[in-house]
Amino acid sequence: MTSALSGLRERARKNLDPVHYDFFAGGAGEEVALAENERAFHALALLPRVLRGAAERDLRVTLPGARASLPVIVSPTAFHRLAHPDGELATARAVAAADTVLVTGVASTIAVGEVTAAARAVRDEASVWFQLYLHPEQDVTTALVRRAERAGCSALVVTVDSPVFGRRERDRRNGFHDLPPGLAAENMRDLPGAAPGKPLDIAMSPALSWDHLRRLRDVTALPVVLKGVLHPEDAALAVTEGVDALLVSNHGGRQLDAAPATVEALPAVVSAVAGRVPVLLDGGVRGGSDVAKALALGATAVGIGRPVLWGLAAEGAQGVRQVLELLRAEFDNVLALCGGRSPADLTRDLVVARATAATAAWGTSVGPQAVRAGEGSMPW
Ligand SMILES: Cc1cc2nc3c(=O)[nH]c(=O)nc-3n(C[C@H](O)[C@H](O)[C@H](O)COP(=O)(O)O)c2cc1C
Ligand SMILES: O=C(O)C(=O)c1ccccc1
Repeated sequence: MTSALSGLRERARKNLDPVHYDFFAGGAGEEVALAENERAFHALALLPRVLRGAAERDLRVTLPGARASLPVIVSPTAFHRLAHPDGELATARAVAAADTVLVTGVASTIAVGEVTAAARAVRDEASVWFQLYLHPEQDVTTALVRRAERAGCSALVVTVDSPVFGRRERDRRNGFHDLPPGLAAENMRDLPGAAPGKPLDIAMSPALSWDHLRRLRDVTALPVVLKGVLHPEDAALAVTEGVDALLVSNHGGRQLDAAPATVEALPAVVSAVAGRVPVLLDGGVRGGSDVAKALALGATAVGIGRPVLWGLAAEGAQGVRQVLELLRAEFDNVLALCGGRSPADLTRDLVVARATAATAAWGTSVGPQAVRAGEGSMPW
């Protein structure tokens, strides 16, 4: 992580209640998956190309129901009003100003209609996607979808890595179970089965199946992005089921702690999808070279979770904007240094495994091995 981003994180830590900092920062179990996401990016290197005459760069990418001015979008994270009084309104304004996609969701502390209105006040064409969990009761899912449609969201992000909630040791130790008075999951109000004035609990269910996803697709024409896919067989099934994009994610290490780093799971998913739908990734993206590595391995764009929360807690909308502009500048720099002019120039052969201490100690085989690794099977 560059010092600019770690500076924002430190300012966030100072501003936040330590219990809320832990909620944002923490992961499940021993926080192995959380750490692995970042480590795995560092374990990869980029092999730059030279003299390719790429004078001008264009960072734009096209996504389902959205265009983004850079291949970095904002993944859904819960409860932004714990980070800043303006909450998701501040996030929406900053993301719209940066001209990329905000994924807002069921765990927002501002209702989705207000979030999209805040984004549109900054940019008419601002893209906002809505994240939800499939509810075992179809009428609850349908009501959430209608709410997102009415608000003008242009895609649904269905999170499928949460049949149950991950075991977060920090939250357990801190006794963090409920939002403070005055804050609520605003999108869960007035749903079928909710008591007047009281939001419904966000449901997670291990009973969900592809049938539930089919039922969702029966009630909406919005594109569907499936979030939390790691197994290549699930990726293939999802494409067969007609999803419009996949988001390779381990929920920022907050669900299955034994899950692989997302950038390590990405190549097999990309291969199973075989270009039929865009593949996105989130988890551990902290700088422009992480973005470039994920794109070179076949992602169309990446999402960021915690960096946005650090920016928001440090200085509201301005801080979120800083994070996005930092990533834009870093990614543009890395793309140029790799001889690329657009995200499509970041091809698979540019990514190699860094030599491990062991192979480095064995000496000469390191160079050629690293180059060969880019051509065929996965280097790790
Ligand atoms: C505090 C926090 C809350 C989150 N809430 C949600 C959520 O409500 N829905 C969801 O699909 N993912 C949620 N996520 C996961 C993010 O969408 C994303 O997958 C993850 O944060 C990416 O990893 P990163 O934080 O390393 O960038 C949350 C993550 C964090 C850190
Ligand atoms: O904390 C999370 O990771 C998360 O996904 C979530 C979902 C619903 C409510 C609160 C948090």
